[in-house]
Amino acid sequence: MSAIILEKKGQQAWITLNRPESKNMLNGEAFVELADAWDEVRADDDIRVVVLTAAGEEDFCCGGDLGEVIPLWTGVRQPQNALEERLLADPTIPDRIMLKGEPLYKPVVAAINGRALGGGTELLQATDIRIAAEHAEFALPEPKHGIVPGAGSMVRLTRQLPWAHAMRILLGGEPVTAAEALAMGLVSEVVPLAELQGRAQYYADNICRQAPLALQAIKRTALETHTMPWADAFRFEMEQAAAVMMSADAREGPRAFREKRAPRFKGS
Ligand SMILES: C/C=C/C(=O)SCCNC(=O)CCNC(=O)[C@H](O)C(C)(C)COP(=O)(O)OP(=O)(O)OC[C@H]1O[C@@H](n2cnc3c(N)ncnc32)[C@H](O)[C@@H]1OP(=O)(O)O
Repeated sequence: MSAIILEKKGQQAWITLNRPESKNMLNGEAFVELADAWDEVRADDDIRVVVLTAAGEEDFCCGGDLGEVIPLWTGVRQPQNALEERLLADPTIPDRIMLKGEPLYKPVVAAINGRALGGGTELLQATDIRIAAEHAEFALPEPKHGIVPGAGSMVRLTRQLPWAHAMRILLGGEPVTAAEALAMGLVSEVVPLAELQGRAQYYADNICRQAPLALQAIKRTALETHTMPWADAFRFEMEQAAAVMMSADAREGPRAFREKRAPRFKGS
């Protein structure tokens, strides 16, 4: 069975971490398959939104596999199969699974069904709307294992959270609860586990009703202007706005409003 499942449902792609018996830890197979899954949804023009979730009811992702992947990178372990060989041979894979190398401007909804530790908490920082089950926990325990959360968190977390919250997670090592994560702004919403998939579906459906070029321009502008000087940032924003204004969807939206009907956005 695959470590990662990619299902396309109309305009939605659902990516599921699928090693629940191993706490959805990222082994070599999961790294390679997840990198490929992100590339596939980026390239597929029919896909407007991605939902990232995990199998089982206990763990979203307990991080990189400390018995397999980390020893591979520290040279303690030799690759055992073709996917591990590919992981070692291709240094872009760790960046690609965290959407660091090439960003994904399509909106990503995370449905966090349990513990998100190490790489699990790193992964969710690459997503946009984050819904957590009530029992979810979040931590970056890497320094306890002699390593750093270098899959994005040392850069992303202080940009996404106020300093003291980010540093509690980066330097604390201990898990924060879903309620604490909500109060910090690490997640968007906390729901009972039974409502998690439905809530993710709600957000994905809502995104699909909106103009895709507009949403991608919004996400791209938010991501890329984050550290720009104001003048450059506003210039970038205006370029994005102008490009969207030239689209057929920007004509369809006001026309549908006038005609009191749902817009039919084509992404062009
Ligand atoms: C690039 C990315 C880097 C990273 O992500 S670094 C890794 C970050 N993740 C962690 O540090 C999590 C480490 N694991 C734990 O803290 C605990 O485990 C849990 C809180 C997840 C679960 O605790 P409990 O319910 O008491 O179970 P248990 O007996 O500790 O674990 C069951 C089995 O799962 C293995 N395991 C758990 N996490 C990992 C991991 N990340 N890599 C490799 N194995 C892991 C354990 O060793 C053990 O195995 P056995 O039953 O054979 O002793």
